[in-house]
Amino acid sequence: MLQRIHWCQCGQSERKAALQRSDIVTDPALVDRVSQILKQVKCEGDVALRALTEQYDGTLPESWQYDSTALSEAGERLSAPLKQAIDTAIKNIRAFHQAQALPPVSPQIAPGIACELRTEPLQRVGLYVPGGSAPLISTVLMLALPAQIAGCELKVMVTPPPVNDAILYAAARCGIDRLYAIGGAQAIAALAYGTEQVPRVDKIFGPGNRFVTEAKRQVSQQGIAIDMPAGPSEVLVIADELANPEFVAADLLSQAEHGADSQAILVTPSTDLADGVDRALKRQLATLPRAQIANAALRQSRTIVAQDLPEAAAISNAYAPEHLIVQTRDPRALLPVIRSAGSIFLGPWTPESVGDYASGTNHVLPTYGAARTVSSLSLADFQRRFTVQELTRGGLDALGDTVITLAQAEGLEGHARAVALRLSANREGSA
Ligand SMILES: NC(=O)c1ccc[n+]([C@@H]2O[C@H](COP(=O)([O-])OP(=O)(O)OC[C@H]3O[C@@H](n4cnc5c(N)ncnc54)[C@H](O)[C@@H]3O)[C@@H](O)[C@H]2O)c1
Ligand SMILES: N[C@H](CO)Cc1c[nH]c[nH+]1
Ligand SMILES: [Zn+2]
Repeated sequence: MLQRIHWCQCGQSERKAALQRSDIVTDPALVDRVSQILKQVKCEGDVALRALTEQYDGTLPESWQYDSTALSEAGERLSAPLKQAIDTAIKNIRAFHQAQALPPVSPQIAPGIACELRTEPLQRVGLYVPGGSAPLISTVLMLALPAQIAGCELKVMVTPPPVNDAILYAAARCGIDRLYAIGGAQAIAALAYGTEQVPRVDKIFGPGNRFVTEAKRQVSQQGIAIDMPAGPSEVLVIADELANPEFVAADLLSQAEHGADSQAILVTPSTDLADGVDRALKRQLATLPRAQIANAALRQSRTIVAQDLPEAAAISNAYAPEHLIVQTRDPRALLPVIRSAGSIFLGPWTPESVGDYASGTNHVLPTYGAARTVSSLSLADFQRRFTVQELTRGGLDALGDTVITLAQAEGLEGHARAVALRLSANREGSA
């Protein structure tokens, strides 16, 4: 079912190929198309938004803008169980993100020297919620809740039309100020440059397909802040012979069903487990509504047979998956050697789906191997940190000579003088 690779039999180039995923930056047609869309929106504003929406998403609805009053009305049309599920997810995600608020940092450095690290919310944030192949209600929560907890003044959400009531309800519950029914690269352009109707924002957040992710990459080179490259979903499962093949197959399929460009990788030292997972995949695919999409994703997925679990961990580190699931005898034992993964799910009772929806962690995660250096979305992404300091006369008197010595060692006499003249004034004053 999954293409199988035996790691120990592979040369350097085969190993590299086994861990390859599609890369947006290496597709010149994508780069060109997105660049044209950005230019079109920059020059023509809302006229371009209407034309591009018609081209890619169908007609732009008459009411493509929702203010907070329009958002709050959507709840009346939603079923009670769905509202309840959204509310439970909100409670857990809010709890995890509220706990990330840092206490003020103001250590006593030395007598008369006060240094502080302060944070303040970003003011205007743009939040992209994917909607091309499935309306990602959960992404509304993952973006809007940390923005709300941080205290961002203006929270603008965009998502492709048609926008369903659950998205609107979730947006209202998380304090979204305005929502626009636009998607793709054109929505990113609207947030980056502003149009007659859509306000320009300071930073753009959110996952999306290759068009969205490439648009974020391009606007980030034009001075607009973005969160991270959060493209097509990826999962890597490390499993040993004790893992339940049905669970492993279900976890692989849960990410494969996101899109034909998703990737699901199994790394295992057990060929018996790999055989069992293949059989389970076949069985489960037969009844999966999105089997066609999942099948396409599985065609660019694989099983890698490793010698042992340390080698499996090393393979995972080299791939740097968005999601890593560990289903082994002692999953926590592997944690210290995991170097790069966006989010880690330990044990048989932690399907990746719980993190996607409701356990509390954020599902906006780095893809394309960016997990090597980029973190999962958190409260800090919606804040700006800055330092404050104040020295007393005595504090400067004590530190001044150190600064003068260092400044002169760098050949920066101006810096040294800014201190020296105060020391003289201070010492003359006290003489
Ligand atoms: N990494 C993460 O944190 C994370 C989280 C959630 C979802 N995702 C991923 O987000 C993606 C969502 O993708 P999606 O397609 O469902 O929704 P999307 O909203 O990202 O993209 C849909 C938009 O793409 C544009 N588009 C489609 N075809 C186009 C074309 N040929 N030319 C120009 N523009 C075009 C359209 O304007 C459409 O509105 C999935 O791959 C999913 O795996 C990732
Ligand atoms: N797995 C996705 C992140 O790659 C997030 C998601 C939303 N809904 C379902 N799944
Ligand atoms: Zn998912």
